[in-house]
Amino acid sequence: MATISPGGAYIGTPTPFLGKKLKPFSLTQTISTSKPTVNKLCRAQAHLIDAVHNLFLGVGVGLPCTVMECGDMIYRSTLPKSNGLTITAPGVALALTALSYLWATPGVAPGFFDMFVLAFVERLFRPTFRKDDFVLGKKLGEGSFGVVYRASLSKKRANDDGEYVVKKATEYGAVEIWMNERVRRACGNSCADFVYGFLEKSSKKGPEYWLLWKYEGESTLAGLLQSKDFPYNVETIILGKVQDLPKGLERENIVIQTIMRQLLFALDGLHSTGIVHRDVKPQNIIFSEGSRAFKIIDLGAAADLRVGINYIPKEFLLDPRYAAPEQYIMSTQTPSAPSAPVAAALSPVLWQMNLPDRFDIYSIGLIFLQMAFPSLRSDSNLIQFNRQLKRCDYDLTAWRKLVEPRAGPDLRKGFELLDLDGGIGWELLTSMVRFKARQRISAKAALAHPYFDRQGLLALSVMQNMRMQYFRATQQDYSEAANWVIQLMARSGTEKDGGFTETQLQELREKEPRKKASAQRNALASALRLKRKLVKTVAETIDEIADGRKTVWWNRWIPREE
Ligand SMILES: Nc1ncnc2c1ncn2[C@@H]1O[C@H](COP(=O)(O)OP(=O)(O)OP(=O)(O)O)[C@@H](O)[C@H]1O
Repeated sequence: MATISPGGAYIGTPTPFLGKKLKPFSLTQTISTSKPTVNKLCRAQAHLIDAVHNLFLGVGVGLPCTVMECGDMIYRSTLPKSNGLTITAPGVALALTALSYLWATPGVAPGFFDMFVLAFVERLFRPTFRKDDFVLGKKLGEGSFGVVYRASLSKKRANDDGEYVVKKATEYGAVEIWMNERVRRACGNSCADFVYGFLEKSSKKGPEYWLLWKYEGESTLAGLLQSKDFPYNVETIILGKVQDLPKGLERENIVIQTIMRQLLFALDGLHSTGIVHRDVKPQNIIFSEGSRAFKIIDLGAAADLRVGINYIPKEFLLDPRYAAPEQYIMSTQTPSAPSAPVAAALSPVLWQMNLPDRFDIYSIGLIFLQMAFPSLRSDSNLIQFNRQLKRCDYDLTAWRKLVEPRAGPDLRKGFELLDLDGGIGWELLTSMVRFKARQRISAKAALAHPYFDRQGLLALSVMQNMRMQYFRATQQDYSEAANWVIQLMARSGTEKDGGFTETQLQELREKEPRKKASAQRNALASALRLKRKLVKTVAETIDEIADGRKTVWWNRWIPREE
């Protein structure tokens, strides 16, 4: 209970808080006591201060003297010694909430540890390289922003077989070095083994970024998919032996399952650390001969949503063959990433609001589709499929109804493969290839899908069946319910009373696919568009670097060759 002393001093006496009697305390505050109404006000104010004080004391948050129960300066020496931290239920709940926020994807706390501890330690111990350490060999690829070579060391080093890949990149190489270093620390097995990156200024063409990876092998998933022998050509390299099964759907299914599991595993690693690749396609998946697994390459278009690097909401980077219909990984209403510490603090909220990882999931779904349907492995057929799917409002079941009655042997084979084990493969596929990002499964949830239980649906245990039911329940379309809630909110929303107005809500609603496709684009036009977008996005990123807005967050980590 709080009282006002004749002199206007406010004295707080202990009040029970959650059944616990708290130690006495006092606060001195000058309050006029001349009028009764003012007295009432003062008492109310005193109650309020009392309650707030007790709340903070209860949850263990406050100034040292209140928390440590040390009383007035005058009487402090007479008080019993503090018995340490008081653990209360609200305190524990608050702490748990704070911890789960800090550890929620993309991980604010692990991010700080990574940036301020791991990155520094790594810099002390990692081997460094210079341009002269390498002899460049065969050209492996050339993209819009760099050339990739196979390379070997000019002088052998201990414990080094000397097989490398070097990418000489333009300005955007800085972003790619940042992403590769982040990945190496957070989920090294997801991507090709990154060794080192530096800025080389002595080149005649101007400054160039050199990126070094271990040479993983010569096969990309794109190359393997083009072989008539797929998936048997992958079977031996991935499983290490030929399966004791006759050639047929069941055997092919096992190989495809293994590839899918590896791809989802790699993607889950990236997403868990807040990186969205944005350019997942068979050309960017390499088979690592050393670890007998598929790994992701080419992080040049990736966005690090933990600190907002390479993330520009109104721009997108995409290969039209594999891109999700939303084109943007974040809502265009989301503001451009603020400074890195602020972006990091807000990242769990933005991640949950936008679920940007589902952009990559759509691309993986299309790769799954290509593995199952031989006829969709060529570029032209994939582009045609994309058009058909768009006409079906991105509903795979509707597409199936459209094409199955007049399907050729290749298409029928795909449906049969996905229908094995009670259609569990088809179910996984349809949970990845969906119009709305929010309804797509995450990489982690996909890995737990019964499709990956070796024996299939029929052999599922009771527990697994329950998990399956749970999975199906969580895959329901709840957008109608969400719309209903939005409607309710709309009714109460006016300019005067607050809440959301109709116009504001309109922006919140997800846009449905347009029924009619716009003018049909051919593959060349799409490729040109992609290139233009890439150039524009990189230009914007470079502008940001030039502005000095983001330089600190990646450029300063990159060693320079003077
Ligand atoms: N670690 C690696 N090990 C073996 N080969 C690699 C490795 N990294 C890249 N490659 C090869 O180099 C090619 C080009 O690599 P990457 O996609 O990263 O470059 P890029 O400049 O972005 O090219 P593009 O724009 O054509 O994708 C790949 O298709 C792959 O064949």
